Amino acid sequence: MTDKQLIREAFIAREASYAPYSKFHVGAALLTKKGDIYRGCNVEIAGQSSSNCAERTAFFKAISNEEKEFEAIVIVGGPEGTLQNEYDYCAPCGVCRQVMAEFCDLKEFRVILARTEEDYKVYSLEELLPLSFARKDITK
Ligand SMILES: O=c1ccn([C@H]2C[C@H](O)[C@@H](CO)O2)c(=O)[nH]1
Ligand SMILES: [Zn+2]
Repeated sequence: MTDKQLIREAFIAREASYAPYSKFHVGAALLTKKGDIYRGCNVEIAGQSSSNCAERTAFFKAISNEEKEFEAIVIVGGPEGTLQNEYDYCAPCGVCRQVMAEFCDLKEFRVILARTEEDYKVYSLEELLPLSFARKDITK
């Protein structure tokens, strides 16, 4: 699985975005260590606190399927109607970073923010969530 293929999956995931309130459409593609891909989109609910980000949708689908080991996630997002490369990199919110820290290795897990299949940036989870509080701090 190449980064490029995973980015393509994230753009497909974005097509399912349900975002009637923000009209900001996000897609994520989560790659497991086994090589499976879980797609996720953002889902908005009128009572806004019930909404879910694309990244968490992908993680919760994977966890529900008994997946426990993750390699990377691609995130793509932008206002409805925008195509690849018309919008900036879409970074994960704080809640999603915390969810990633629950299930992923801080140094090894790759978070890929893509604008197109060629234009993307790669971060470690540690870079995005420094000084984290996670499982490791509770279960020594
Ligand atoms: O990384 C991000 C950033 C935002 N959103 C969603 C949440 C909300 O539905 C919309 C606007 O914030 O975009 C995501 O799914 N992932
Ligand atoms: Zn989020």
